[in-house]
Amino acid sequence: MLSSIAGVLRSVREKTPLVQAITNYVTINDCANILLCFGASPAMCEAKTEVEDFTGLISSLYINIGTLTEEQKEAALLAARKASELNKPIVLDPVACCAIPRKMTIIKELFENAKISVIKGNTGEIKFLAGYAGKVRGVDSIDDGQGAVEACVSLARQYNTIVAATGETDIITDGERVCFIHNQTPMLTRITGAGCMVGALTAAAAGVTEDRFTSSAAALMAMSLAGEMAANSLEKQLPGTFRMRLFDCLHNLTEEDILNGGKISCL
Ligand SMILES: Nc1ncnc2c1ncn2[C@@H]1O[C@H](COP(=O)(O)OP(=O)(O)O)[C@@H](O)[C@H]1O
Ligand SMILES: Cc1ncsc1CCOP(=O)(O)O
Ligand SMILES: [Mg+2]
Repeated sequence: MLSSIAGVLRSVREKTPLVQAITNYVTINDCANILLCFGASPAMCEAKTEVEDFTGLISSLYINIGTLTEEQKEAALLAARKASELNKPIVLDPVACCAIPRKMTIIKELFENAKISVIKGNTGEIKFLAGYAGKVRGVDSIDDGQGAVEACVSLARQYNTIVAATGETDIITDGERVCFIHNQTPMLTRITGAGCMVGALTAAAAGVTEDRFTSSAAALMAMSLAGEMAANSLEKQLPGTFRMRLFDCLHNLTEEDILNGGKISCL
């Protein structure tokens, strides 16, 4: 599995996937920069009158509903329908779905109108979507992870999609296979946008291969491993410096780093 994950990193850098992101305004710039560091090309194209034309050009679509306005919602639906027609992968980040009821309405509309290739959320969000009692504080998960594997598998089967749940250990499943990424640093929880950035990377990786189980594992591992390397490089564990180092470490991440430092287990 590690060599396949390293292969995804290589493909991203060889193919430079064009990722269209309709994402929240809190972390939009971080998402653009992390995509560049991964080797992808970001485009935050979200105007209602532009999205359909642009979606024709992309490798993948990232929809993050963190601060979605009504106008952005319409744009997201147009882009998602177009991407589905063209068989381009869509990654959905269901930010705050358990804290704000309107988010569930949007998610249902997206599923009714488009084929979602990957749902990537924090463990609290994913458990909630699967009908389990996920524990969250606003956009953050405070879930203990109990029952998370069952929740991920059940959600993946329900929507015939890949599910990626982030937390201290990340879980990825296609409803049959399950793998766990064990690379981690608590510093990833001290900055906002770590989850949004992982979602953007998941879209980039989905744009270079049909194997969206492996591509999602690659995206989550790239983030967690770059996070580990960034934290290890710090004299003091300070979030501002960590954030900068995270970008640098992802930019410098090599296939060898994945082969030597990647920690993954599979059921
Ligand atoms: N308790 C934790 N310890 C270490 N790493 C974590 C922890 N929780 C999340 N992460 C990592 O932080 C990143 C963002 O995940 P998470 O915080 O769950 O998402 P979100 O920002 O959407 O709430 C992921 O790469 C995940 O592996
Ligand atoms: C703070 C905040 N509020 C609305 S979206 C957002 C960013 C959430 O980012 P992440 O899910 O990566 O923690
Ligand atoms: Mg999130």
